[in-house]
Amino acid sequence: MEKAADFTAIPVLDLNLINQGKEEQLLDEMRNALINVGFFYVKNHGVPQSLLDKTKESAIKFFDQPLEVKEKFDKIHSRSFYGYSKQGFETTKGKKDNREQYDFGDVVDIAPKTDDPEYYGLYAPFQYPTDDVVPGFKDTYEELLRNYNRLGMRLLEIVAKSLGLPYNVFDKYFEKNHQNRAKVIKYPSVSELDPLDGNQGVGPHKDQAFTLTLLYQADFLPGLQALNNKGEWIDVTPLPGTFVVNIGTGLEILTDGITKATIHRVNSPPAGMGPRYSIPYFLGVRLDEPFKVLDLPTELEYLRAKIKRTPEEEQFKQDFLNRLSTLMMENRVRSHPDVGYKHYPEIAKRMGIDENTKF
Ligand SMILES: O=C(O)CCC(=O)C(=O)O
Ligand SMILES: [Fe+2]
Repeated sequence: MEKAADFTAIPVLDLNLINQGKEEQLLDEMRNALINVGFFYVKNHGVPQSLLDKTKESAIKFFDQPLEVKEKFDKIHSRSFYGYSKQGFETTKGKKDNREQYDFGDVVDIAPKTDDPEYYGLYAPFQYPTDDVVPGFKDTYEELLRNYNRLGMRLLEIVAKSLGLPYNVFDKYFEKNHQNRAKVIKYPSVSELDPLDGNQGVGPHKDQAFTLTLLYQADFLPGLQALNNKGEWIDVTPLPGTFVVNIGTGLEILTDGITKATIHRVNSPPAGMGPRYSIPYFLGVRLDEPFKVLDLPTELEYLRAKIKRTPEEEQFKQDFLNRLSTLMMENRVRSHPDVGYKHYPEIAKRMGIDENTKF
């Protein structure tokens, strides 16, 4: 897919414009961010700073525990791929990502039964760090999820209107059987890393199959960067009182490539600066229905003419529209082959993961 335009800064969208009677301005700014950048900051988002401070405090308390305590909550115990991943366990395109993380997701009212399709395992109940390890962790993070969810839905309404679509056009993607995934991440600074580890916090990637990612950068540290069309990395410097929002390939596909899923990465914090913490929330869509690309207004047709997809991107689009549940399951197994092999041996085997695979 064609890359985003040559932006040199990330726009800031102020949700207060609506109360000030300046909704049109907000919609124009949103449309520009969606089409030309793929990233924006959102301010006056309504999520209390005191809650965000508590999430950071709890994250520090958890990540500061000895490894043997953290490993009690390892993902390997979870059919839904939620839980702890230790530092350096994941890679992006074969290169080590220097981060540790805890994956968690929206509270849902689905208890997978034996006769449910296998992907229902992705909704299986999971374990948060217990109160004896970090008091209040679960309550704090569930409160954050509710806030993220409310804001995400509000942003999708603004996205829809900015593209000239009915405000509720995305509702059908969320009706039921839906759970958004999130994680809290610690990126150690390079002084805490082995020199051979390099300084990749997470390598260049798009947020696959999601619509929007909402991201809280909990420290005023550099690291997050977005790639523009000229191949320049543009800093997404933390701004007080904002979240960063970026577009995932799911929204790119639903809008037939008119909105941009921009490649981004995180560099490890420089020596002596201490660790960086962040909390992304990945707004997905329900997994149980085939989708169609949205009918977009004719004024946006000219943008569609520019779309070029590689064969892999075209295949991904077909999978997203026709077999999303399988795609999501395979994505999880690919990211965490040890968990996949333990809980879904047949799927793992189909993907070339077996008893000989080194995890
Ligand atoms: O930690 C960040 O700032 C970004 C993380 C990210 O891009 C991801 O996990 O997909
Ligand atoms: Fe990302």
